[in-house]
Amino acid sequence: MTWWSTDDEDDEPEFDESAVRVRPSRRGSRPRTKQRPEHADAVTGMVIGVDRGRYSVLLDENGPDERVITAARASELRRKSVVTGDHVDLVGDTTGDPGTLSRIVRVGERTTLLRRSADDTDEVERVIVANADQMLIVVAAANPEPRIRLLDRYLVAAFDAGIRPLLVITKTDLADPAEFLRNFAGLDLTVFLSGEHEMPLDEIARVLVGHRTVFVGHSGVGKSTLVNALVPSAKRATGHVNVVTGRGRHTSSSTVWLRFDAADLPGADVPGAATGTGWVIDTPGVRSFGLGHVDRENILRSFTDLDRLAERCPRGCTHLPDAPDCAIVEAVEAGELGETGAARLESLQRLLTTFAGGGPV
Ligand SMILES: Nc1nc2c(ncn2[C@@H]2O[C@H](COP(=O)(O)OP(=O)(O)OP(=O)(O)O)[C@@H](O)[C@H]2O)c(=O)[nH]1
Ligand SMILES: [Zn+2]
Repeated sequence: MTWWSTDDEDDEPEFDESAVRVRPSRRGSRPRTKQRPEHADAVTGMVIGVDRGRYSVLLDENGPDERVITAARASELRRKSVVTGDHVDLVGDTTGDPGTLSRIVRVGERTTLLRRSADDTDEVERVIVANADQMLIVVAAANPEPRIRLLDRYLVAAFDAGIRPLLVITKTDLADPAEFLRNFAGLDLTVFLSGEHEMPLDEIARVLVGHRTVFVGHSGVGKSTLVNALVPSAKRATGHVNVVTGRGRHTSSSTVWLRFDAADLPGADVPGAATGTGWVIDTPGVRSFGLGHVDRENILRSFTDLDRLAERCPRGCTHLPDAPDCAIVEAVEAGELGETGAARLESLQRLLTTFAGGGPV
């Protein structure tokens, strides 16, 4: 089942070998002499765009020779996927001169991996972005109405990916989101309230600096309005190729990397205003967020305090209200987790029941 329209499926499914634990072959690895040279002269960059087998890679970020080059994947990578956000090693012509093509020979280990499946029963995953460390979820206070399950869905995707979620509630001029937000009181979630004439840009800037933040939100919630306010140059770049941001390119990638710079914001010259840069990763092509691939343990792990208690649970405990001798349920009932304990447990149980199917954690 999918939550909203699935009219976006323009991208190819990604089969990612790195997500699969492969047992070493009995016969051992091939002798080193048969392997290709180590490419000691390779340079490292970050993939910021993918378009039909061609990768836009940013080199020397913030350095004197910063440039975006075009690269192809070396055959030795076989079926290992390369996605935006990946740190890659390149050989060949890395000048970025027109007509040149470099070759990606290695993909660096990923710290996080944001994925989705076409729908909740589909275990084939598509990678949205690698190495993002924050997810900024945009939800409107009204028009469209906020939905608990929708926000749950984003939270689960973030927790599963190992990414810190942040929440911006837009259109607070139209409705008061307090009641909606009560459902998430137990979560460790930073919330920003934004209205038509009062966007908290400086506050949001502070959490963006030094991070790679992927923005997600249902159509019409005001995500573009927010992105354009935070990255004013993004607007100007539309319609022509802006090599640093990638915006304006025709690309089949679901993500657009925009460089955020607090200095571009109105009021940047006010003493004490936020300073620094980061990445805003917009997801215009992502309309559905299937969670068929989600690992229940990753959800529990995101609730650090509850996860710790789970060690005392009986084997195969579901941690749901009817679970016998669940250490988490008992601790919350005994008041050991303070006032927010019950709310946190409720959130955890809601996420586990809704998105992680049956079976023990
Ligand atoms: N009242 C009010 N309207 C807003 C606010 N933020 C955005 N809007 C309006 O909401 C509508 C949708 O905003 P967009 O920024 O286009 O929304 P989006 O999330 O990018 O939606 P898509 O472009 O469909 O992905 C526009 O008419 C905006 O002007 C807000 O804080 N208050
Ligand atoms: Zn338990």
